[in-house]
Amino acid sequence: MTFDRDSIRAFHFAGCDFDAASGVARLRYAFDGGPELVETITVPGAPFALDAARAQAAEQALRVLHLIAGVSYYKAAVPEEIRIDSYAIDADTAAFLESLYTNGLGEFAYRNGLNLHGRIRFPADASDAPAAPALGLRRHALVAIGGGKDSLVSIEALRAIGVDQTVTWIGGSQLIKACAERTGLPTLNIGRQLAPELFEYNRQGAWNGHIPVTAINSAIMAFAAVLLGVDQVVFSNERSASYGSLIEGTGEVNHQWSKGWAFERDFGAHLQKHVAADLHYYSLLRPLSELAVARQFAKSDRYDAHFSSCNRNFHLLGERPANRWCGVCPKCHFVFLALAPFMPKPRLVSIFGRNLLDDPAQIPGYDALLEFQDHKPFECVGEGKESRAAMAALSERPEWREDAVVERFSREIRPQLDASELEVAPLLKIDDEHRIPAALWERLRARLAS
Ligand SMILES: CC(=O)N[C@H]1[C@@H](OP(=O)(O)OP(=O)(O)OC[C@H]2O[C@@H](n3ccc(=O)[nH]c3=O)[C@H](O)[C@@H]2O)O[C@H](CO)[C@@H](O)[C@@H]1O[C@H](C)C(=O)N[C@@H](C)C(=O)N[C@@H](CCC(=O)O)C(=O)O
Ligand SMILES: Nc1ncnc2c1ncn2[C@@H]1O[C@H](COP(=O)(O)OP(=O)(O)OP(=O)(O)O)[C@@H](O)[C@H]1O
Repeated sequence: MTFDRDSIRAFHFAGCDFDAASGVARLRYAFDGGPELVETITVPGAPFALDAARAQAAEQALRVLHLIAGVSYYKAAVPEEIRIDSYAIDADTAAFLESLYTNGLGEFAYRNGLNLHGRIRFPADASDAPAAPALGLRRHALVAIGGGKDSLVSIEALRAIGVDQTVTWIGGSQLIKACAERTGLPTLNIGRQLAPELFEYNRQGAWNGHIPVTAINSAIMAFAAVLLGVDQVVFSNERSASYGSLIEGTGEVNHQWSKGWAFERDFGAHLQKHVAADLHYYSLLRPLSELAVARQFAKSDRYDAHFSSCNRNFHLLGERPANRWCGVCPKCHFVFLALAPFMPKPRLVSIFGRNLLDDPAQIPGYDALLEFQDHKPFECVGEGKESRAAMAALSERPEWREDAVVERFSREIRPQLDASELEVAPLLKIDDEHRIPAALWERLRARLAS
């Protein structure tokens, strides 16, 4: 079938089903009357024996996943109409999805010159759903691991306060597997196969661009939590993720919107209302800035030879960097800079295999992070004020201040900045806006503040 994005009128949520005997969920979508696009999710641990209440909650969680994962396919044509063929949703669910699709596709829309505001409408044909009951879920955390520093900080914090956890990841990344194994904790690897037709549609000119992948991973893990009967889904999205890039003439566009607080708050509440009252979705790092997370990570060298925050490791198709850090992307730039104030220099250079701050070719990349004559890159990097404070701290350290990027910062950029805004300490403050269960928070707070 040829794919002509401009002639497509409607996107269909065709249906979803789950086979408890094999652990395979199928999420089905279609454009107009075209062939079905089927994404599959495979949860290990089958067969699943679910009582009536848990089976009902699993069906609800599956629908939430179906509705959220549809964003990968919807974006290919962005048609005017959205149809849900095999079940109905209420107004509350429709509003949640409209916000997720509009904001989560913000970077996609900006880069493609599309205006999605007011365009994405989910049909709300059901009356308000009654509140979901508590299922008596067992106290246990499924903790998402992404191979980078953030989730490893969460895993070690939960370990330190004695919370039972299963380190969980989606997809076939060998790098994530190695980090998960390095934790020495129980692991769970959930399979995910996108509908193969999507890649063919991309070749034929489908709209393409960034999607809110953390929302999809969150929904997959919430579904798995219900199947496994556990009460916590833990992510590691820091406070800084709530702030996007400020684009002149456009306003704020947040690459990592689904890592931000607005998504966490709305998704967590949605699960408790529509799936199970005792299912807790939270980000353990929400009270922390990127610099505070980096400071925590630097305390142990357990993962130095295994982790990477460089997204080039995680392509479904194509090449990966040879030594885990490409060294030229915004995430490599930022993570090197964020760790530098908290780690001995030889350790950091050995992790990356080079000193990114002593390479003049990296100056434009660092200018973007500093929001100097450029906007913050579309990547999961800290706020401009964090990069400026980290660079200012390094400019005062004998071991760093003569390195090319740092020296140029001291000479050209620092004199234009307000010195009172270059302190690292205020950026390490712990916030109170989070969804961490109260029973854990006091112990966690003490650990994260130390
Ligand atoms: C690895 C990566 O950064 N990929 C982004 C890249 O995609 P690319 O085409 O270069 O390669 P693939 O990832 O192999 O994807 C192939 C196509 O499939 C589409 N797709 C993929 C996953 C999915 O869930 N739905 C999909 O539709 C994708 O659009 C490709 O056409 O560029 C894309 C366009 O900008 C990005 O969308 C790809 O990002 C991935 C979805 C991804 O997993 N990225 C994470 C590494 C990532 O960015 N994580 C952020 C969290 C941001 C958030 O939650 O919004 C972070 O922590 O940095
Ligand atoms: N493949 C995956 N499966 C499950 N969770 C994932 C996956 N990739 C990322 N995540 C989770 O999504 C959230 C955002 O990812 P992010 O890349 O910011 O975290 P990270 O990999 O732990 O750290 P870093 O910011 O250093 O890359 C984290 O909670 C991470 O654990």
